[in-house]
Amino acid sequence: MTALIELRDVTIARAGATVLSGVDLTLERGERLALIGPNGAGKTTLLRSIVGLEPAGGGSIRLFGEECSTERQFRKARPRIGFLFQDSDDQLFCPTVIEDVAFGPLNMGCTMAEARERGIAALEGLGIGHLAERISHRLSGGEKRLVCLAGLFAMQPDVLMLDEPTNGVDVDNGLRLRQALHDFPGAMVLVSHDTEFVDELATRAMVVRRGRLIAAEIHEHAHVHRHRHVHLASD
Ligand SMILES: Nc1ncnc2c1ncn2[C@@H]1O[C@H](COP(=O)(O)OP(=O)(O)OP(=O)(O)O)[C@@H](O)[C@H]1O
Repeated sequence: MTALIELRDVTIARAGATVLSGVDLTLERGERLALIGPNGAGKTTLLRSIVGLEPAGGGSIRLFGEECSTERQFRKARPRIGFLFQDSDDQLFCPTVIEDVAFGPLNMGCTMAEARERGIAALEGLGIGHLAERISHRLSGGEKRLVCLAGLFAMQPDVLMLDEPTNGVDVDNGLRLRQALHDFPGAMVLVSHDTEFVDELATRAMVVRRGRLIAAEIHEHAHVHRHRHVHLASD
């Protein structure tokens, strides 16, 4: 079956410096791939390159089976990929929450009524329906995070790419966020320093370290209670 995302021998530079090289990455249907690694390792940069926001210096990027190297090719694939930016303020740009979450569906050709309906359903699914008429830029950090995520759900993408989704989210909202991600039927690439969250959600993990992307293993241990850990292959 065709992979949703396939990178082969990709090199990525930022401000003239090579951040990552020799990147091979495949995301198949149903996978929830975690990218972990220290600050500044290049996780965000890699996500941005996958959707063409940061140009790859070499190698091949295929999205949904199509080779992507030009902006036109990436633009065709982007509506199928919901990208949660690390900074919510980069994502919210409409005056009100409902306008923000309806923007994606509207842009994809839904009528205003359909777009609002999808937006409301996404907000309610995350337990934040009450925020619909609020002014986006006056929300708290955690509320903004959830509104951004609702905007992605409203687009019903095939793939979610989430950069630190739990950042600033409190326990109760975090539980709803986790449940919503568990229930999401598509695939996802997940960047997070929240190890508990990664252990719970990811089906596979890779580590970005010293300019390379390497496979990690997720082990399941049976102690007094059952839980899973991400380990580097070399651990
Ligand atoms: N806009 C930019 N211009 C130039 N260099 C940048 C820019 N953004 C990030 N970088 C550099 O690219 C490298 C990778 O940064 P990136 O944000 O991808 O790391 P990260 O693994 O996501 O880190 P974190 O865990 O802190 O979010 C870092 O050295 C960073 O300083």
